[in-house]
Amino acid sequence: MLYNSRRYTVRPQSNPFCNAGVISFCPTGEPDNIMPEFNPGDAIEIYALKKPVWQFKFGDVLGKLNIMHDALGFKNLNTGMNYTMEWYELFQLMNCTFAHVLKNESIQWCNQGAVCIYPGIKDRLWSENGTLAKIATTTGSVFNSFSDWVLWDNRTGLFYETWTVKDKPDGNTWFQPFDCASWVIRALDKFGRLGVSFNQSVHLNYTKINLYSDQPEYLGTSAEVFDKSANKTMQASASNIVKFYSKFQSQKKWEDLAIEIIEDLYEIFEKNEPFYLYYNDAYWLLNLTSPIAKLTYEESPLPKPGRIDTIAKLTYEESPLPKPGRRIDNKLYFENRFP
Ligand SMILES: CCCCCCCCCCCCCC(=O)OC[C@@H](O)COP(=O)(O)OC[C@@H](O)CO
Repeated sequence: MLYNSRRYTVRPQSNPFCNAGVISFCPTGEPDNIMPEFNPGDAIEIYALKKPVWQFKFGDVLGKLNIMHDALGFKNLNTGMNYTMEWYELFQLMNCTFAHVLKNESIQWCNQGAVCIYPGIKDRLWSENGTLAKIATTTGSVFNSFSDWVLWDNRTGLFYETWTVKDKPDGNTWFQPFDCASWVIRALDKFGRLGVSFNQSVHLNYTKINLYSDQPEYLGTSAEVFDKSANKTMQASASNIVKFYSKFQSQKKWEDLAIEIIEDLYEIFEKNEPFYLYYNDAYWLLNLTSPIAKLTYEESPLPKPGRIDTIAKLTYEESPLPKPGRRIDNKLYFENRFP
């Protein structure tokens, strides 16, 4: 059984407890990201952008491990306007990967992700340690249809999922990630369905952090698991989940924490303890199997021509959007933060 990140109808307000710490989300996007609308006849170049995760802090260190962040760039050849679009965590990667265990032994997740759009493409930022590659040219009309999809995707795909979970290397996937890379892959798939032809000589690889597990055991939704009046079995699961995430609460610097995380993951495996995965607001028990975890950096080919969307083919995911105007409003993410 393959599990994908669920679609929602309303983005919940982020809890004021949650804090990006390092840098705030989408710092260079305007408070209300303006989703550009191009003239239908404009020529638009599409660029694949990659750079090491946390390059701003560690330069190319994570790039050497192929831990890469992905985005898309757009150049309007008629107006000269350029834009960058990237999807990532509202409160950084660790907050999306491990829950906070609060003083009252409750669990707090800060795991929303969202799209950030801002004018300009910082060529050097992407090209110095990563990729800035033109992959297609399209029209303003196709771009405008794509940006409708971006608005829909941003309203429904809300939670960042760090882990890919498989039964074995190159085996079946239990849980798909929902991260910067999967946003780019979804976005390029959408462009393909809108009829965009890609330069197939460009080969793009994407980072995944894989866990390997036997058949996952479903424990219940977070509400069911942490229901104070739940049965003894459920209460035991809640207690085990709190104990599990307590291992990952260190406030150490990232470089020390990463080592601690890897040590903790190996300890979990050596003691044959379960890994408690949080996915689609539910908990799953994973019995990790060798090789436990593995970083992969594999190609996802650019869409091939021919898979064009027609009304008949639209899936539930692509139901026609309401026309709420063309603004992505960051305030939606941080209701409590902006007046
Ligand atoms: C964390 C637990 C296990 C450690 C293993 C680490 C591997 C993680 C692999 C996931 C790849 C993450 C790709 C992604 O979604 O990146 C998004 C974001 O983290 C990138 O942040 P950034 O600060 O480098 O870039 C954002 C910047 O471009 C904003 O303008």
